[in-house]
Amino acid sequence: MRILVATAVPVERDAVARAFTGPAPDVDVVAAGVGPALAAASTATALTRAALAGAPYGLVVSAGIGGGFLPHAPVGSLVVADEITAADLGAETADGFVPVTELGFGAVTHRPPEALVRAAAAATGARAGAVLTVSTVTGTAARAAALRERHPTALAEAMEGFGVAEAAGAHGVPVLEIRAVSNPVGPRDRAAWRIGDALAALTEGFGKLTPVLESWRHHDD
Ligand SMILES: O=C(O)c1cccc(C(=O)CC[C@H]2O[C@@H](n3cnc4c(=O)[nH]cnc43)[C@H](O)[C@@H]2O)c1
Repeated sequence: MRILVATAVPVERDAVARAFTGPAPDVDVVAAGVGPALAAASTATALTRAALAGAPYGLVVSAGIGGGFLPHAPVGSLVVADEITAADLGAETADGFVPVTELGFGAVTHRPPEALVRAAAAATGARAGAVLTVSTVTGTAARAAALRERHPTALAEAMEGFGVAEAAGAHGVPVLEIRAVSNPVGPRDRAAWRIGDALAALTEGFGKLTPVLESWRHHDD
């Protein structure tokens, strides 16, 4: 089974690719762009190309760095999504945020296969929980608290997972999301982002994930 790993930027792509040194599963790692729209377009293009070439992907993984909700997901830790949720896809009303699903449209959540999430978490030491997809990086304590209140199981936020998952869903391919925490979700302090530590955690995590991806080939969960 072929696997597509979609990161946002080239440094994340290279951090993932560094994990596949020895005999690796049949994995392509691409930098699909920042934000849900470009991530969805790039992922859908890669999936379509592979299908037309007669070598379709059987799993898509959204991967990269992300913000972690403290104290549950500290900087340097790994999070695997048991739920990939678009946290700002909806309407602001006088009574608060309303997701598009309550307006009668589309979807706001994709759920990766449970057995794969369990296996990935066990192999890598990642915590499993919701990973939120946002178009705007959270920059205040109030916004972080509002997100956690709306999504009590949220461990992390990033900007691509839902877009990647929408593309995978359109192709009938399962999706997984793994994030290495580079910064806390909360008041903006860009200088404090530990991007190097998070990229190292991403490489280590994918090294431990390789046997899980290998065995997932034979799985039909
Ligand atoms: O400095 C900024 O304000 C800023 C605004 C937009 C994007 C960035 C990035 O560096 C994006 C890189 C990549 O990192 C993921 N990421 C990392 N931490 C977070 C976060 O706390 N909230 C959301 N996304 C985060 C994201 O997936 C981006 O692709 C910087």
